[in-house]
Amino acid sequence: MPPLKPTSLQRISHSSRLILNPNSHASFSTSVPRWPRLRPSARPSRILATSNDTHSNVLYSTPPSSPLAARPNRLRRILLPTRLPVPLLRRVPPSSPQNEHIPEIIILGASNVGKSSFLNALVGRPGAARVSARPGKTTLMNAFGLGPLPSIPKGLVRQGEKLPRYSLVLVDTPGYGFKSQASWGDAVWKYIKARKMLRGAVALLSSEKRLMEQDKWLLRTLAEANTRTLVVLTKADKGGGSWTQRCGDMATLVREELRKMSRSVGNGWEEGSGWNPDIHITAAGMDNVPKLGSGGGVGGVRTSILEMAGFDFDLKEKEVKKKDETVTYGGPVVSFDDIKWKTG
Ligand SMILES: Nc1nc2c(ncn2[C@@H]2O[C@H](COP(=O)(O)OP(=O)(O)OP(=O)(O)O)[C@@H](O)[C@H]2O)c(=O)[nH]1
Ligand SMILES: [Mg+2]
Repeated sequence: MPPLKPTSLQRISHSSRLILNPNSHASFSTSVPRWPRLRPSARPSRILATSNDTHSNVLYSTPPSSPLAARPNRLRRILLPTRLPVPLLRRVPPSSPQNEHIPEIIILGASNVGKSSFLNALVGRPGAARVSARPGKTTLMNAFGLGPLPSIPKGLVRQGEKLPRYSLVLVDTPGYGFKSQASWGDAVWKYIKARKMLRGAVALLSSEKRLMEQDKWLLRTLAEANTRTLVVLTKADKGGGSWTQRCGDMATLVREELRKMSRSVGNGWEEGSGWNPDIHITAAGMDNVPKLGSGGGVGGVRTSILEMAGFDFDLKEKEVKKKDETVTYGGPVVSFDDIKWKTG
């Protein structure tokens, strides 16, 4: 990441509006995906996920029925970090505190790919972010604070500084493509470029579609910004045929793309350090996928996200046993309440 200016935290409420600049950043308004607009609600779908196909390095997370995954996460709607060098919001209090401590993870993807559903599954609150079958539902970046009160090493806290009440921030975003607006992309892009505490991006791709040019553009943008990236496929339950085959093929294709991008940007955004070679697969109907049995979860995805955010967690005693009859993910699972700040 380039050196970043400290930026303010600002509340983004549903009444807030991004300032729309029709002539926004050239890279958004021309060959680039438009970013979306939204309309409300449908019942949020569950995102499940799960299992670890060790051969293809495709991960599926653990079932929510796991006692670990079922642990309630603390979730708070929080002040949203979005004041950027160029003002993106109007009608927001200018005096909001800066975020200098809390890691932020941004969730990105095309409109309707399932970003808000994914966030809801991740935090275990179906209604946290609004979901709709109609593309363009989410029109603002919405941030959610998670986890316990952080114990920040003393030396890092300035005198009189207001301490955060959560350990991690997840940011839901409007999508690109159908029903999107270029200016939303502009806002998101500025966030990626400028946000001091951004620790990584989750790029959602729909497994029922081909890898779109716009998706490649997103991945390339993250590569060029040198933002750590975790790719997650959604909608594994849609699209027909064998979902393991279909998703596995797509994961392979995505990995090839990512490798190509690593080579072409040449800025250190490499497999492992820049992008996570594990590609997680999720599906809001995965409990109906026979091979996975009933239920599903996002334990594995959550663990990858927490790693990307830079948290320490000791999960040795929390390993979920791999069951023979399924391909359920057998790695560690962590609740957001387990996150601990690195002390070193
Ligand atoms: N079958 C299936 N449907 C899903 C899955 N994830 C989300 N959906 C559905 O896809 C639609 C869009 O979901 P959202 O979570 O609103 O998608 P989004 O990416 O936030 O959309 P925008 O905010 O419009 O960009 C909703 O009808 C969800 O129920 C999935 O994994 N499988
Ligand atoms: Mg949304």
